[in-house]
Amino acid sequence: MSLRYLSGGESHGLALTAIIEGFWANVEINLEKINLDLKRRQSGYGRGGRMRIENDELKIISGLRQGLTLGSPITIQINNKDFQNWEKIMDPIFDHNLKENRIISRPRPGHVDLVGGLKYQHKDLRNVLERSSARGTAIRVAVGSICKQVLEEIGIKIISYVTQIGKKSITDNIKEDFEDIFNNAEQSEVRCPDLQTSNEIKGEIDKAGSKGETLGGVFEVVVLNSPPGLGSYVHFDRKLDAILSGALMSLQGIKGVEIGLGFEAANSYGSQVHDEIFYSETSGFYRERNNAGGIEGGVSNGEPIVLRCAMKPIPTLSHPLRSVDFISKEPFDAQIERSDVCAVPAASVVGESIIAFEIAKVLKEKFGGDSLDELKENVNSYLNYLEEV
Ligand SMILES: Cc1cc2nc3c(=O)[nH]c(=O)nc-3n(C[C@H](O)[C@H](O)[C@H](O)COP(=O)(O)O)c2cc1C
Ligand SMILES: C=C(O[C@@H]1CC(C(=O)O)=C[C@@H](OP(=O)(O)O)[C@H]1O)C(=O)O
Repeated sequence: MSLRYLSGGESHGLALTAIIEGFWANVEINLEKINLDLKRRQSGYGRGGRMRIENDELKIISGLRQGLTLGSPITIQINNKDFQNWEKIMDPIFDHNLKENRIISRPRPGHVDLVGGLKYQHKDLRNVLERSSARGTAIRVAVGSICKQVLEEIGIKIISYVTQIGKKSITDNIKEDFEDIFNNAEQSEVRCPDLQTSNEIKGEIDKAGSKGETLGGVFEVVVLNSPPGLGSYVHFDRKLDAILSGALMSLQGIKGVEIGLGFEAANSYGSQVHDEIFYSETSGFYRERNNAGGIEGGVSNGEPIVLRCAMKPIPTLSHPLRSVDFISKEPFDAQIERSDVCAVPAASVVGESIIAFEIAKVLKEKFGGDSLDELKENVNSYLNYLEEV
């Protein structure tokens, strides 16, 4: 059986939920680590007023007993604290005919308001905004964080870091710094995205915010110690590069994903791009560089998997762009909503969690197993085979 999950929940509704199915039994789940990831997603400079209301904590409803997974569906929930301010507006059953429940009808360019209203035949664009909101990324982080705990059992680690906010690069050697920090520091030290935000960058975000502007940026996700052989070249929908980049593109605001050298490969000679193959008794087959970003032909090759994401600027502007009223068709400025100015650090934490789920999924496809011990046995026997090749 494959690993899968479904999620539900509106931004200002009662809660976000997910059910994870096909997860291994007997994995010890550390709730504190999950809540730390949820906190990381909420932090990062440039977040708006909503983050001062929420204090995300995971509630586990099924699939665990006394700290261990049972192999049964894992049902999880994160309550929206803000729901108490929206209880009537978001009432699933009754229309309370409130004055403040005015219809949202001025679609924001860059958000899905307009096309969502057309597609689902909604008149009130709140019915689009509620589910399209990146609030839903909180539950994706919880799913990824659970997956990270099984990955760590077999030595796979996933890190993420911001490399650019707007036009400003963060540092040239941030990846090495983060690998180093990740390997040596306590989890809580590495995991605060604010570590990545210098005063110069904070100044850029403040400057944008004070002009009614928003900022995007770039972040990277790296999978360390992935075994070779995840994904496959035999069918298009099993290719690891397609699976991982597609999953990252599903994150709100992501407009480009590169793997390894990415777009730079297009303007270089082949000899500058492809990673030569070496062999030694101690290391087996190895490479001296990793321009491929750990994936060749849709299969992981054992090098770190390096993914880079470009996030567009947040679409809700306090100096709004021109739009058209959905009902009257009159020209108007777009809707102004409470909003983040920059959410790239938060997105990098979500990206890391998205990749954790996808790696756990392809791991299950290759190695199967109903319990953690069975998974470990299967992974070890494959690694032993590789040593003997
Ligand atoms: C963590 C995170 C927080 C976001 N916060 C906001 C926000 O406060 N306001 C907003 O308009 N868009 C926000 N966005 C972006 C929108 O959700 C996104 O741009 C929109 O759904 C359309 O993006 P798409 O074209 O990539 O689907 C956020 C995105 C992420 C990942
Ligand atoms: C709630 C979160 O992000 C939200 C994502 C978002 C959007 O349009 O995507 C809009 C804002 O929501 P609100 O209108 O309630 O302030 C953000 O705060 C979150 O990340 O937990």
